[in-house]
Amino acid sequence: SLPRSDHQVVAVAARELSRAREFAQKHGIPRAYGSYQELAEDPNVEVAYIGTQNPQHKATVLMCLAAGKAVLCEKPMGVNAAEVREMVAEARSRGLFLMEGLWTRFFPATEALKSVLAQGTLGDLRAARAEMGFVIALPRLTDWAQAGGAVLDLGIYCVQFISMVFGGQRPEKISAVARVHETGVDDTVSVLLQYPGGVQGSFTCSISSKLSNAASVSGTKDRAEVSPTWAPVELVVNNDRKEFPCSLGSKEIYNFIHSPGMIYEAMHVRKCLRKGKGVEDTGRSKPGRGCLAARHPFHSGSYGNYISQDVLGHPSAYSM
Ligand SMILES: NC(=O)C1=CN([C@@H]2O[C@H](COP(=O)(O)OP(=O)(O)OC[C@H]3O[C@@H](n4cnc5c(N)ncnc54)[C@H](OP(=O)(O)O)[C@@H]3O)[C@@H](O)[C@H]2O)C=CC1
Ligand SMILES: O=C1OC[C@@H](O)[C@@H](O)[C@@H]1O
Repeated sequence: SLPRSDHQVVAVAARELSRAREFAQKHGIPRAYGSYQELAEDPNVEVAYIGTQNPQHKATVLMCLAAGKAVLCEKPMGVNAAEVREMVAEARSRGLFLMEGLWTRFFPATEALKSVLAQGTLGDLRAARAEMGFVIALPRLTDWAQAGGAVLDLGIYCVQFISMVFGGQRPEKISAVARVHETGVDDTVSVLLQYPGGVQGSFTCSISSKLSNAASVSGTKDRAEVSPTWAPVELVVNNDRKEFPCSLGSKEIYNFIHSPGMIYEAMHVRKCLRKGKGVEDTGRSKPGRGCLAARHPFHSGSYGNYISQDVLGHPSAYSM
């Protein structure tokens, strides 16, 4: 979907060469590999996009960093804070770019919301609310061994929205309640986040029930809402509704809605690499090739532990 002068998919890898070849043929990709290692070692690959399942993210990210690649890893980048810290440390030590694929951040509707917030249209912010839930029949979601569960797969979109509208502040207190799936993963979770000055964030995520799938922020003057939470194509401020269509003329049939919106994060990665600067992680930017770990409280560990402690009654194997 993007100009070939800017982006080219030059290789694809799978654990089975036949599947990689089939995918490469279908999408006109020049090279197919039967292992991720071979792709990581391909000198024509500048950026590795990692779309394995959650438990394989870390190993594949480290493999590609070791091969000197910039890395865009699907969300959640790690299944807990320790994994994320290890990947960020590795990227920093090698001066390489690393980004978590929270594609939501780069949608035009999100950019429009950010300018509404910057202009102070809503007044002093008081509360943010996000919901993401649907009945999803994806085996990986109810499988503990695949780091399934609502919070890691869907809650991450809610947390990143709340963190974004509150400028990346860390909440002072978190509490959570949950319904636990028979497989032991979190099925439906509601979380309260208390920010300084009595400002509040709350979200509900569910892999077994349909929720509003909208995210909103309210202030002393007005309220703004984007939907759907994870791939926003609509922004409503007061009664003013703006659409940001994302079909982009693509004729592809995708597994997940608004998937053409993946181009926005790809464009962001290219922009960062061309600027050659480390993108703010803790609010500073550094000259030279740095790394971005799309940092938000979710991966700070304390919140994840709170949530998993509250939700599952014990620090789960994959508590964030
Ligand atoms: N940003 C977004 O909108 C979306 C993001 N995601 C994220 O993308 C990632 C992949 O999700 P999805 O594509 O639904 O997952 P799938 O269940 O389709 O698995 C993706 C790939 O993981 C690879 N894989 C590597 N090791 C294993 C293993 N041990 N068991 C099974 N598969 C393995 C397989 O590749 P192969 O066998 O070919 O090597 C498989 O094709 C997840 O992290 C998810 O959170 C998912 C959907 C939407
Ligand atoms: O990130 C994602 O997008 C929406 C849902 O389909 C979810 O399962 C997937 O991981």
